[in-house]
Amino acid sequence: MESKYTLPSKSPLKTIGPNIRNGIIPLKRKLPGGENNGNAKILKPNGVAAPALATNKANGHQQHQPSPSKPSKMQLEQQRQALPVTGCKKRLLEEIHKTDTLLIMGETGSGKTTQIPQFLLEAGFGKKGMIAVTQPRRVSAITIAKRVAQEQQCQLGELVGYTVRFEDCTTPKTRLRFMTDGFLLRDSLADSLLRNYSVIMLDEAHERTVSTDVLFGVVKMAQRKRKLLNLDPLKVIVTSATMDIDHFGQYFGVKGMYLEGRTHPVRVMHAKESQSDYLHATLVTLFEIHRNTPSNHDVLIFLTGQEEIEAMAQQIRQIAKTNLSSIAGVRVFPLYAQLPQNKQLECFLPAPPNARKIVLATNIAETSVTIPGIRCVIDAGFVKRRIYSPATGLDILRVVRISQAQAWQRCGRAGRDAPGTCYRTYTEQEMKSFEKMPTPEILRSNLCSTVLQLLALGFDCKRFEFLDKPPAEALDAAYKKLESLGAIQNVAPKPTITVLGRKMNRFPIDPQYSKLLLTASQFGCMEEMLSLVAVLSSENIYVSSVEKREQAALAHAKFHSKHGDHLTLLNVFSAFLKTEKIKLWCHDNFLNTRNLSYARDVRKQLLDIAEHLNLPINSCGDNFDQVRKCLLMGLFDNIAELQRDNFYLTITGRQRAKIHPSSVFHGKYRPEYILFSEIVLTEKNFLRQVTEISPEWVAEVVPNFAHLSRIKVST
Ligand SMILES: Nc1ncnc2c1ncn2[C@@H]1O[C@H](COP(=O)(O)OP(=O)(O)OP(=O)(O)O)[C@@H](O)[C@H]1O
Repeated sequence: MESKYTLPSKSPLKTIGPNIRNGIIPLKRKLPGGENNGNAKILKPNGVAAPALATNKANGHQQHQPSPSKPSKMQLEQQRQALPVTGCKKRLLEEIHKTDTLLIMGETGSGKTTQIPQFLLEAGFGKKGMIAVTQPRRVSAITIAKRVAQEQQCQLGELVGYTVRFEDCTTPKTRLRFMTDGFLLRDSLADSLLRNYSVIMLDEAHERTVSTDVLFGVVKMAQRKRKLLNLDPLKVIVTSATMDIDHFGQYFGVKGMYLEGRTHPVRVMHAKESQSDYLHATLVTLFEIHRNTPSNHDVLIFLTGQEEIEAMAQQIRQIAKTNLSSIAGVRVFPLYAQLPQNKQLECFLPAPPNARKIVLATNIAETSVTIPGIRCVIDAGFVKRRIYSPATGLDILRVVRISQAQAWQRCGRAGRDAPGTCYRTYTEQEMKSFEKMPTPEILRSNLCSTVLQLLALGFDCKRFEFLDKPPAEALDAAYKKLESLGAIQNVAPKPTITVLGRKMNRFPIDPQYSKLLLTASQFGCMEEMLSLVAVLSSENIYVSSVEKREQAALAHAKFHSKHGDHLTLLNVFSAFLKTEKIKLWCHDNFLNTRNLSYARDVRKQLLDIAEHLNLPINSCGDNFDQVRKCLLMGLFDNIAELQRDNFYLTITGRQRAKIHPSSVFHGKYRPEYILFSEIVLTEKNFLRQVTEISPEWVAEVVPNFAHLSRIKVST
């Protein structure tokens, strides 16, 4: 049968932009043995092995298969030595000593994330403060910290640790701390000079998350101030395989460095013809791989979201069950943000012998992570992107084409521990039409948290030194929203943060939810609101079961509140907190133990902050109307009114939507007015987590909003 793939001829670096290598100091790899043989080259993804591979072959690494047991100290050391970055260690450290800011580009898998922090540690940079390494996502911060702790032969949390929101795995001994960019940003609120740190490495800079973009400005400012105050300098290292180095170079006023060399080659295959159904094309490709490659070549497939992933996982498992099928002997692992953390980490374990691991992931696995065993990547070329509309104040979720940079990042997930292949279910011609870089998040996000955090740091967002300035419309919308929450006073000559706003910033959650906590005691429902916000901050607490759908629905129905989803969540969580044998109880009730336990930990932390702020910790008992009224204090923009055609119309933004099928109201009762946690605008618009409210409450609780809104109040 003819393969529908053809080999491309493009180099990833050329696709990023013609000026990509302007002003870059190439760092040639020093091969073991001393002299630089000058052979190191950028891998061309046309199946030709990079010269660097020869070294790996010599070290026996090309043949390396992930061993099911833990790698030995010697194996780890050999792997470290074989990484291209290791050959540049001396030069790199010289540069770091010479300059305060360094931009480093290097191929995916060359060792930037795992090795550079260790070079710094070994060179003594951890003595005058911690070495911080930021990641755009929790899963990468955790898995990389684990790997580096293993390489350093230490317990995770001692010399090497990690901190992500609501989870701190560090001790006073920690010198190398991996963290999410969001955490470092919060940390800067406590100390804008970031004195706990001697070096900050902002990794995966191309991802351009809002937090990383804000951190660029924050670290620049901290560097300047530390210099003025004669404090120890703050070293800043920005790393990526696919960043726009000219743009970054201009912003930081430095030249970039390019680390040459790649560990293992990745062959890239494109679909010969355009595919009308990328899911079908992906499955067919998987079958081809399964038929034609050894079973220990694991496969990573990039899809767009939870539903798509679960549907395909189900499909593959079902096909695999039929003994006659050609796809027997596979283990399927989903990987997406809403999945509980322990489930996310399962795919990082080796597959059982003779079984092929198939990981179905969203873009969460696109950068930074190494999933051991992956030799093949199937890239469907799409991503689900959240886009904020300042005009409506709503987020829209859209499935869109990935950027070229993302395509190369995805490709880089193969060839981490052996040579690999990337199958693109789109044509080479189609790829040329993809945008070069994804639009930075800051240009398409709700900026409320950012504006508030920066104001707390003393910066007005409108004057802040951004790498790319966010749209004025989005900034205005954020200032307006924060003003309506009472977090800021937006008066000339510049906006100021209020006492309430400062308190809101103490909670590591969205301002509208911190407002709920700061006003709950006035409604006498602090205990309840702490629980509710904690559950809302954690991932899905319900377990859905395809085989036992009815049983699960019956179990969940026991907790239903006639008032809606928020109080139902509260019922579940309150029952959980009173339970002793939580595992058994969660199992019987189709609830997720891990996520509920996480919510319990979050609640503790929120309670700590609330006590610190001297907020009265009171309870409303059974008077749940107080909880519903209090919800209005933060979510007053999220009210919708029932229309004659059974759709709802949001009061702010005037969007038509239906109640999400997961709601307790779905298919049953339609209240006239509801308050929702979130509206998701896709092909179908859905309101998620809804609670019935009485229109009279709006005037009582948020009179300013009632005045502006069009809610009909019968008096
Ligand atoms: N958790 C892990 N398990 C096994 N091997 C790993 C792990 N993490 C890293 N490695 C090995 O170390 C190599 C370097 O990984 P590292 O994340 O440092 O590269 P990188 O240059 O930062 O890549 P990227 O730009 O894709 O983030 C990988 O190619 C892989 O061989």
